[in-house]
Amino acid sequence: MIGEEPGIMEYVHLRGVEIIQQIQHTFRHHVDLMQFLTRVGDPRYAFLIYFPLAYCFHRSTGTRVLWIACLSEWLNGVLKILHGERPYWWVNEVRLHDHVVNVPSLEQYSLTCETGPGSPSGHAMVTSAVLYSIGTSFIKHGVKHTGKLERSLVWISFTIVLIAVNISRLFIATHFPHQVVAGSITGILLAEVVKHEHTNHLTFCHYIVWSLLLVSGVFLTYTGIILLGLNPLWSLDLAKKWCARSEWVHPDTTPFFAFVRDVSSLIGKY
Ligand SMILES: O=P(O)(O)OC[C@H]1O[C@@H](O)[C@H](O)[C@@H](O)[C@@H]1O
Repeated sequence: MIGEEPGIMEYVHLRGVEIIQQIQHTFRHHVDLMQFLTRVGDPRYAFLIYFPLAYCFHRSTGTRVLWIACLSEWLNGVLKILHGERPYWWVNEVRLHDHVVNVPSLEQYSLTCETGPGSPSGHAMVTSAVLYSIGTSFIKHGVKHTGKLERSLVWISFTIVLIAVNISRLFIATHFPHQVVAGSITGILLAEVVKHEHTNHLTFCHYIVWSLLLVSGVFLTYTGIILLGLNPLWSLDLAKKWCARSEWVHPDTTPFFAFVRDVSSLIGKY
């Protein structure tokens, strides 16, 4: 993969690694905080925590959070299956195969060794989509007369959390900067598209049809990759090869595992 990349991507990756190294140096005394922030943005918590919480407070917001979490992670998985290096393995691969010696070394942590491809960032995408959706909902239904101050507070909080999650992903060297930016923007765009409250009027049939569509999309992508003669699990091999500790490689971080969880949550919700 590395050898086939155009020069521009190598340049982007090299500049990205320098930024990551700087972030690792700046926050070197805050490893626990960084790992906590990366957990805050983990898409699995959109299903385990944010959806049920939002559902308790406001049914239609909760339902929309579930749909947005599911659609954004599905889109993220399909977008990323084919490509996307991760810094923690890229620095080693580029040294080994391209003999580039001036690549900075990166620290690894217990949450670094994600096994799926890196582009775009799923944490950034699901966090931005879910929080944007909760934010717009709060402005609409949260308090009786939402003024300028409340709206500003909502969007300032949204921005702070999103930036913090993105920095934590860079700090643990699991994403390049352009991947978290791409994920954040795509998440917001998706939340804008699913902003209207159509999800409240969906019937059991809709849930089944959508779940089948999502599963078919994954199946077609997976089959397409194999037909193209590529290995759909190429990133898992790289994760196993370059992760500093084998116990840090968790197969439940693959896009395929996430698809199963997302679609089952959707059907289970009904
Ligand atoms: O692209 P990212 O941010 O590394 O996220 C990939 C995966 O990271 C895993 O940790 C999550 O459990 C998955 O739900 C997610 O899809």
